[in-house]
Amino acid sequence: MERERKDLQEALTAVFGESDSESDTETEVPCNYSWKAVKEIPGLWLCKGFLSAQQQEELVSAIDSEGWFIDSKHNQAMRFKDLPDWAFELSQFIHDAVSSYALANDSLYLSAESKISMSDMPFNLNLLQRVPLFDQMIVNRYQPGEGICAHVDLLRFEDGIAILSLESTCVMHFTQCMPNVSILESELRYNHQAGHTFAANQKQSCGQQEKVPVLLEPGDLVLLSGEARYKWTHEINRSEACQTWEGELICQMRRTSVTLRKLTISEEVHTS
Ligand SMILES: O=C(O)CCC(=O)C(=O)O
Ligand SMILES: [Fe+2]
Repeated sequence: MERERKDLQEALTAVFGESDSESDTETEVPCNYSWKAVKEIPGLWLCKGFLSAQQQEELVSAIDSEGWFIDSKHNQAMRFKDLPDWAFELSQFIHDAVSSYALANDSLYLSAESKISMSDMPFNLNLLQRVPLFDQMIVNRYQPGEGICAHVDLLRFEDGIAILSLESTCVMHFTQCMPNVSILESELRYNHQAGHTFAANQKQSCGQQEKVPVLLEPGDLVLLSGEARYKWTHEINRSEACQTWEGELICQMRRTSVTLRKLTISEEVHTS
């Protein structure tokens, strides 16, 4: 068993680097986050308190400084390849947080046959090794009442998606897709104040399925891979009735989210 443990440590170190090197300790920021796997949905991980209140404030000001949302008509910004510095740092921080989790829980990854099993990691080793981890970003800004319809992210993006939630608490619902029906992201935004409703095909394909609610507070990070990314839709329905948690209505504020993804190789060619 010791031998396998050593092999595993070497594999993790090869991917993540030395965790206790001097340079790491010098730059270390104290972290108060905690990782949680959403048990009903394989591949869905939540990192509670991923960003501190101060980090959230700095990130929202960096986003505001981009000037994307000065005109209130604009509620979404997309970037490909050259991400702003703050998004690059965010990617790095995600990578480091998953790596730390893996290193701290390495015994979990030894399966019965002493083979390295990565199913208990927020992202598996293949995802963590890819460079860059993310090269596409969407920032969404939602006013109270605005949300996003049930969808599976487009297949032009690889597995391994991160969503950071800022400014308002909300409930994101996940629904298992029916076999052979795909609901890919398209025209997704809906606005309860403006009376828009769900994407037409949503009811037909997911209406009968039970929804799994996940509470996202400001500073929380969601990671989707495998089944959670391909076989479950996610949505945020900000009609009042859908935004309750433990029987209480959630007070809706303006909400900003940052989604980070990686384009598939064929899409990289098209966008270059
Ligand atoms: O705003 C969110 O939290 C979700 C965004 C999302 O699902 C997407 O951009 O595909
Ligand atoms: Fe999405």
